[in-house]
Amino acid sequence: MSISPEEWKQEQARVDLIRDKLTRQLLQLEPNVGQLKDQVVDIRKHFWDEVTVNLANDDDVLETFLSMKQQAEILSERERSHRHLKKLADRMNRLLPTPYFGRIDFKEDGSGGSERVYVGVSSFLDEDGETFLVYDWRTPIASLYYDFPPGPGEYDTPGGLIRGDIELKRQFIIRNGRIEFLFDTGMMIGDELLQEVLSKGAGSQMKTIVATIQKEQNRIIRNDRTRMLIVQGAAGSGKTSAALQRVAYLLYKHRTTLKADQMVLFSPNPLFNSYVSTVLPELGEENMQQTTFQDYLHHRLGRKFDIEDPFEQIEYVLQDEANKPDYPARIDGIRYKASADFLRLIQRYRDHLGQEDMIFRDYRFRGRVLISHEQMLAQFYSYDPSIRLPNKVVLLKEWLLRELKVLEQEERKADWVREELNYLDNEQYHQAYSRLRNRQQDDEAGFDDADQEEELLKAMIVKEKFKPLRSRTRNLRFVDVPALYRKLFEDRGLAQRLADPEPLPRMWEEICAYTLGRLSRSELPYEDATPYLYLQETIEGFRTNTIVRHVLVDEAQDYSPFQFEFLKRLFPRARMTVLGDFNQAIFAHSTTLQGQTPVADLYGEEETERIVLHRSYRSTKEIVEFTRGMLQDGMDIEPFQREGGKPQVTTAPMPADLVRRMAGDIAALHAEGHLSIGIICKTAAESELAYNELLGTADLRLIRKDTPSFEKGVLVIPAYLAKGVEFDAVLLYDASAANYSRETQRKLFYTACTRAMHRLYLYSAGPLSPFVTALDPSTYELHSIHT
Ligand SMILES: Nc1ncnc2c1ncn2[C@@H]1O[C@H](COP(=O)(O)OP(=O)(O)OP(=O)(O)O)[C@@H](O)[C@H]1O
Repeated sequence: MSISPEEWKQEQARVDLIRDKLTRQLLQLEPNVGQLKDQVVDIRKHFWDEVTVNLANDDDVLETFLSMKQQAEILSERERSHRHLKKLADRMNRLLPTPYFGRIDFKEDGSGGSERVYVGVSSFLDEDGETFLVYDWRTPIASLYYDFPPGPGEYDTPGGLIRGDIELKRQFIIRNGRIEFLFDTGMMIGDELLQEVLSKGAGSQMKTIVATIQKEQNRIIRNDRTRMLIVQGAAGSGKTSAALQRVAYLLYKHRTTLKADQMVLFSPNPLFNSYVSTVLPELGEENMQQTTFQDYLHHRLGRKFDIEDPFEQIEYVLQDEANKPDYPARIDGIRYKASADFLRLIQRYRDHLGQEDMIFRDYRFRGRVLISHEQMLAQFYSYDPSIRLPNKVVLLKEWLLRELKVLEQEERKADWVREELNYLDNEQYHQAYSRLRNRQQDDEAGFDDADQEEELLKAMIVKEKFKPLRSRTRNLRFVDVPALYRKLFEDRGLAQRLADPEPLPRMWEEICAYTLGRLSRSELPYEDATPYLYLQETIEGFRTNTIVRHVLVDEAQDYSPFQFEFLKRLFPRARMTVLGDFNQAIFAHSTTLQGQTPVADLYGEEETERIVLHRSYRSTKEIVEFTRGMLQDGMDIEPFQREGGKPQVTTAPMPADLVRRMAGDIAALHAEGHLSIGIICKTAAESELAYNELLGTADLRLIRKDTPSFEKGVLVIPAYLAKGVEFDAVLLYDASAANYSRETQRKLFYTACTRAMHRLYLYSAGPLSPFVTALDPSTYELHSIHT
């Protein structure tokens, strides 16, 4: 709806007024921030000058303590005030160029007039400290802006539901204090603004979407009811964006109780971490913790095993299977080991181990068995059967420590100890002598120094030698977890009984051979790492983190039920937000987020809410129409009405012709202003090849799994590392049938193509992938180069 020049002028005048007020308040505030900072520095520097330290008697100690406490309180009060004012000033500085992006005029039922509510990234109050000149987008009233078109609307407050009428809904684009775009909208968030925002180029970092949050995304952001929120959303539907704004919302809503470091985001890879790391700071919030599941596995098992990472696994899965006799068994194994069936098998194994079959390691000392595994077994199974497995392990640990104490004392009499006495160095003698002196000071009676010294030295020698046994006991290393895990693959009868009533996978024999082979080389395949750790913790007791209150899992389709079960146990006090797209499940195991799944069962029906996003914002209409054709249920995906060229598919008999074509396309894209370009490949090897082929034609960067952050430019990248990110233009390096024809590769192909915002190019030397030839030919343009 058009806005009269007069109204535009009035709105600009208001922007100017708000900026004036911001500047004025900042002028008052900033010197105070500076002063407080100086005071904090000063107090820290002279902390001890103000404290009278006197420890002569109890009263003096108390006085010293009180004076220290007082000084510490002054310091922490100044630090708090400084932090508070600094945050306030930062917020105002952030508002200066763009004070707000939306306005609604809301007439509450039963009230006289309507209120103008201007919505921005944070609230700004007039000098009276009461009048809201700008409302933070996370305030209850601001939800009207996202949830309703003009007309009746309502919002939730702690005091109850407020109903009324939205008389006007206006949107702004304000840059450096100038209104560049202004319109009234009859819809939720007008498509004009979204068009404008989405037509921009992709950057090396994700952007905030607060000005254009869509209603269904707002449901994700503000959902605060259930323990578990599951979001299944099409590629580019804003899952990651919604998750990040959700973090900002929760930090605001629960600002007195929730801190950023109590929230953890599990990301698909470290690159993604850097891609999303600027969103929260842009919104004036601190970043939450970010990690990957692999990091956690590595942290827990990295010292014992050479753990395969998920990218090595996917490389294996994607490579040509012709020369790999293990291939079908491994794929079968990957699926099975990620399944709820295998989880149940391990849980039954835990119950079984409570009754029999535990495996302990002998304690050996100087070539002989000190405590045998049989003794441990007898002790272990002598405990009451009702005691839980990890508690029995703790009891056994305590028993072992007691046994070691007795054995250690006996050992002092052994001949080898006497012999060792001769080899002690001066330092050790000196130590024994001073200990003896100390003892004698405590004990008036006096000693025969020589005998005492010898006894003490012997005790020291044995104690030192028993040290590793004690530490092994404290770390529960007497439980042979690797052997227990191996046993599952060695004892066919046992596995069969534990799996019952579910069947073991068809290729169980081969899976066992493969797994045992890898374990014998101290290698832990990625598919075994979580089950192994789960078994270990189920025996030894689960580690828990009770500080974290919220866990977000992005690209959740790539997590197994096992991993979810694990996260639930690891963070017992946390709520969970799980975001994914089943159509982008690129790993051989995958989790569906639709229907009754192990993920949905994690916290039970009552505690779980599910939201499905159908609309895709990232790609142009043409690209969505092309890519959704690759999926069975693709027609559910709605493109956002943003136009661009149709995807371009080029075939040629010779790869060299395609490389020339690609170089030309990159140059043309640059000329059109598309600076972020992704050349997406299937594997790391293909990426290396593409990089070398195209070297010199553009400013290329090869992205590997250990590349720490994205940079602008032409990136050559394997599809599995491009997960979650986007480019102005995507060039699919090899879309041939030879490269993509297996059904298991469909989702990888789809994921690669859906990374494109504005332009998509596919190249194929020889016949094209059936994923393209099966599409409606009107959804793309085909070019054939003939040489
Ligand atoms: N409401 C919105 N306003 C503006 N831009 C949006 C909105 N929602 C999504 N986008 C944009 O759409 C693109 C895709 O968003 P995002 O990466 O969050 O989607 P996703 O569902 O996580 O995608 P994928 O699963 O394909 O990785 C981003 O550029 C994001 O900024």
